[in-house]
Amino acid sequence: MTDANILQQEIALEQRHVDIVYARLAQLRQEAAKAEKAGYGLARVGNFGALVERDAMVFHAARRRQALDTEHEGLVFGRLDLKTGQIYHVGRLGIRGEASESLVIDWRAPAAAAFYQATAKDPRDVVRRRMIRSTGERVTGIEDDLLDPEAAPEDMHIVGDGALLASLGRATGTGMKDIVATIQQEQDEAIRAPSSGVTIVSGGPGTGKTAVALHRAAYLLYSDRSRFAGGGILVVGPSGVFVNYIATVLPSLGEDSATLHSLGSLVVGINAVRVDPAAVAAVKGSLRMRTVLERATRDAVPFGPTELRLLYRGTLLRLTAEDLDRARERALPKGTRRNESRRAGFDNVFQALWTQAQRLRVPTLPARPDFEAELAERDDFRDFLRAWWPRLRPMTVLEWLADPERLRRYAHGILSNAEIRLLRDAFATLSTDGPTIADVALLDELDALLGQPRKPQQRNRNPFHAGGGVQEVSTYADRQQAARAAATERPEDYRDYAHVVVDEAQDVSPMQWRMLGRRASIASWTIVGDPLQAAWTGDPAELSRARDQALGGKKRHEFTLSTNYRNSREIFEVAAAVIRRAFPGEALPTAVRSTGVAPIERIVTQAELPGAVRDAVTSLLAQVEGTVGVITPVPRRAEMAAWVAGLADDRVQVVTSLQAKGMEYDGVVLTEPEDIRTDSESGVRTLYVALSRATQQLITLGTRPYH
Ligand SMILES: Nc1ncnc2c1ncn2[C@@H]1O[C@H](COP(=O)(O)OP(=O)(O)OP(=O)(O)O)[C@@H](O)[C@H]1O
Repeated sequence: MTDANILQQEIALEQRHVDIVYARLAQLRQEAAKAEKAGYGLARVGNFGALVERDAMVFHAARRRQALDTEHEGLVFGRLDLKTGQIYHVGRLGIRGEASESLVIDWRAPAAAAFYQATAKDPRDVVRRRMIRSTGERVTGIEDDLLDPEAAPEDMHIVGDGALLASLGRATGTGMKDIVATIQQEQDEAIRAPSSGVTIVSGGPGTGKTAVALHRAAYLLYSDRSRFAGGGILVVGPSGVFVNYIATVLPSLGEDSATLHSLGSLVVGINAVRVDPAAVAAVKGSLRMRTVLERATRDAVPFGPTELRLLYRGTLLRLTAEDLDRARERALPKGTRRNESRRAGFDNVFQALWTQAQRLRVPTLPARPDFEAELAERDDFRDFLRAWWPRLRPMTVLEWLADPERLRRYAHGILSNAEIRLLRDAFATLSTDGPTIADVALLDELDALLGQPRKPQQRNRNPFHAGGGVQEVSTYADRQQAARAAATERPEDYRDYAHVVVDEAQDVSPMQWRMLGRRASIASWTIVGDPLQAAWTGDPAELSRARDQALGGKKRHEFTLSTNYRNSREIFEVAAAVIRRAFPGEALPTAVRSTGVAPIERIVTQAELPGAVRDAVTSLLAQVEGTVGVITPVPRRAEMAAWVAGLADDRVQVVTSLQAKGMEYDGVVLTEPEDIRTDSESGVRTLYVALSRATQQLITLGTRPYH
């Protein structure tokens, strides 16, 4: 038999199994729909018990139907032939046949680990590992690894066509794709790392850190569902653009219970997208801001009353500005929170008035409780208290920093004059333009400093909330149901996550680590990042202190990824040269794929730039199948977006060099790279990020060279 014939024969063999799996899936779908209908039928019985039963049935059945209805591209993608003669098929979800036999095992099940971890050196009882490629329900390709030749039976065929490299060369859509079928050994180790403590994954551009972080979230949900779906998994990325890009990965793995946020949207009701210049972000992100903000929360409100005058039973009672300041300060000893100390502040005012009334011998002065009650009923007095000690919102207090005199007072002895000037200019537009991403951590800090008297909340447990230990298809719907049920129980400002995933962690500032830490007091962590891509220009010692504090003493597991799967070798060489020049001796990943297409660098005049950018985008759109990214210096995004307006809007995205973090495009047009490099101390690292976004083609266009 020729090799081609053998391949066709093996494809046909796998197709037969895949057909059985899809037939079983259809059957399960039908059963779920039937169960749902039967549940509705119970409503007619009419008694209370039946109604509860109906609710439970409909709830479970509807969830299960929904899960089974999800399109499963490449549902079965692997097969293991073991030394024992056993055969396992590996897929996106576990499915059992009618006799409870395993048709597919979930990629996260322990038995599937060998699919990713077995090597020729350590075959783990695997004789042959097979990767199965499909389009819809049709098997289109096979790639085998013979791991243990001595154990292979005579009639075992080994076929292959480079499935991993084929999958890497594919066109990129607008959202990130999952990598379940091709997870590599070093990635798998990080994905399956112990669920407790802190898992730290580092590696250069394109090494799969984001992919690993998301697959790890899916793995944790599988391995301990009650803990992680119940408590919740929070995934945090640097920007809204990035969060949109990764949002499809977990649902494609059948998981939709994780909460995704950008650093600008972690505080309820806020979705900040504005970015501060690096020097401003370094001040706003510094731990020194805690003292500045703390002082603000203890200050008198702007335009508040500066004295209190009350005519009481014919006597004028009067508290001066100093009396009022003293009453406020006494109510706020260190560690107390402004919004929670209102009562203490009011008591101090009553006390000062009472002492004065006694001293002035107010005629017919009643006992103290009646004196207080009488005052408390007076509108003018109540208006005074409300104006003097209003309930403060974080945004209100942050806006106080836009007043140069207040800012100078709060920052005195803490920030340098130059830093104060930077903040003054940055906060001047706060009330008109809204907060920047860095401001969100300040708002969260203020929220903690101000405190919020909350009504005790009753946890409303869902009676259908499933427990843990979920396995395979009969419970696939249950795990979605469990996750959704848990998510609906959470209040809007939920903070007790069971696991927090931080992507692009190198860009998290000290104040942002505090914000994350507040949401993770009982959580385990997965932290992925690359120090060589960091935008942070502030104090590195402060940064590691804040990070250590957020992570607490939890045990750390560290992993390093070393292969760049994104860039062609030709593109990564260009990016690597830039970073090597600035940081010689740093370890960089190895790009595995060569396209033979060298990146293009063009220098043009100012006048030619708009036309050149448009031409470059047009040419890339014709050459690559997927997306084209235009990466611009931060201040020039809007201007350059106008240059390419109308060109294939569904395939072209214009982002700043900072928004490009974590992103990936088939073709990239990078504009004015030298402006990006010289923008700040971290400019060269940001340029490294921008140069390493393309999978296939890169064009740099500028009015001056960037070398
Ligand atoms: N094992 C793999 N199989 C197939 N594709 C992979 C694999 N690992 C990574 N990739 C692909 O490589 C690309 C880069 O992955 P990812 O974005 O996770 O890298 P990263 O380390 O987070 O990069 P960066 O630091 O540059 O943001 C993605 O398209 C991802 O799907």
